[in-house]
Amino acid sequence: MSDFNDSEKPIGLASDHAGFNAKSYIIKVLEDMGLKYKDFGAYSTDSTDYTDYAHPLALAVESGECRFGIAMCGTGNGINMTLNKHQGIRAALCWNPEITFYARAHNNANVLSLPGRFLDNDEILEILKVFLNTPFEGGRHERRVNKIPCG
Ligand SMILES: O=C(CO)[C@H](O)[C@H](O)COP(=O)(O)O
Repeated sequence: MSDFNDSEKPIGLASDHAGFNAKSYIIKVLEDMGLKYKDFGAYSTDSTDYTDYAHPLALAVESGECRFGIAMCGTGNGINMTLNKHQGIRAALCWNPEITFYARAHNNANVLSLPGRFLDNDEILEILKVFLNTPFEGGRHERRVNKIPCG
């Protein structure tokens, strides 16, 4: 299982064509911050299917290969739905810093999902900074998070 704060491990990235530009911006930000990442695709704006990149990212976070993930498609919903089919994934669709804060503090989200077609770079940067810097509060939230997996 992944350790969110283990900076020796890469941050996993995934998008479809509609999230490619947002992912490219995030790669630049992570490089500027000196953070390791692994990009699971897509690698262009050519039309493709978010599922093909979401599943490899989810497996990498579940296995601990990546410490957490950042994923985006046009609305964020398709890639978020796909990621959350994996038992060890808590992917949170976030569109502003406040939602993002609670995704980490209350939900211990291990994937940040973004609506690439609905955020500009300044908004993405603010969301990313909150996601990176907000610890899980634990306590009552840990009890609830532990009850999320089914089957
Ligand atoms: O947001 C998405 C899924 O939730 C996809 O990015 C979106 O549906 C892609 O649309 P199109 O094929 O028309 O570019």
